[in-house]
Amino acid sequence: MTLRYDVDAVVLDIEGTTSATGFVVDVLYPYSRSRFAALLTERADDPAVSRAIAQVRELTDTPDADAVQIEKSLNAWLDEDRKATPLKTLQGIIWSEGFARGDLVSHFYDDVVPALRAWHTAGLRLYVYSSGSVAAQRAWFTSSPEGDLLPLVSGLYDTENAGPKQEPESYRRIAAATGTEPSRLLFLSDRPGELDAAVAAGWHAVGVRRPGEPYFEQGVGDHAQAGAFDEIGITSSRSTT
Ligand SMILES: CSCCC(=O)C(=O)COP(=O)(O)O
Ligand SMILES: [Mg+2]
Repeated sequence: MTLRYDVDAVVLDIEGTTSATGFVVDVLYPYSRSRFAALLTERADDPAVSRAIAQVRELTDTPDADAVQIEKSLNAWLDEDRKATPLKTLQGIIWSEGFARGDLVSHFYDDVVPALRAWHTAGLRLYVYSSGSVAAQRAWFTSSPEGDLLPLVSGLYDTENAGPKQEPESYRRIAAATGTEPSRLLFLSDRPGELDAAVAAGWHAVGVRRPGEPYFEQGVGDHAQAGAFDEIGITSSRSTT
């Protein structure tokens, strides 16, 4: 069955929705884990690194934590897949450099890129809202197996510039930043708490349930659901293209 929406913009979650959690956990996480120590010791004066270090100290209530202790906290968050903002900032720095060097190529499920191209061609604006940092998102879309997909995307949002993904206020912030009425926005995500927050902000939302993903068994509650993007038909009756 195809779900049908008439909206102006689609906002995409990455992990579990456009892309496999397994790829993130098995490829990207080890890549960052093995590089935290060097980043924390050799580049602690970089403004983004030093801000993330301060945020780790605050979140762990350890104002004097040294690089070894900070690294331990980062690795513990990695082990539990906790989407802590400073972890995501530091991963974003490491990954974007890895993508730029050609060490990494991102992953998209087979149904995703054709759908993104079709929606873009139909005049829809596409945005990303992920716990992964904006730097990581940019690299992810730039270095895809199908080449540079970044031109398809009109804006990138993360927990720094929009706020936590399970809070309706974050979705209100994104709607305002994109200049789009909430009722003209469609959010695609694998996590029920994120879908709840988007709907509470007046958005449409579809739960993407892919076999093998962490939330597949649990389901997406009462939200509309799709197993792949080709089950979602989107038009934009207000589009001028
Ligand atoms: C390019 S972001 C890499 C994935 C990641 O680290 C992450 O936290 C994604 O979380 P999401 O909110 O997209 O489920
Ligand atoms: Mg997700």
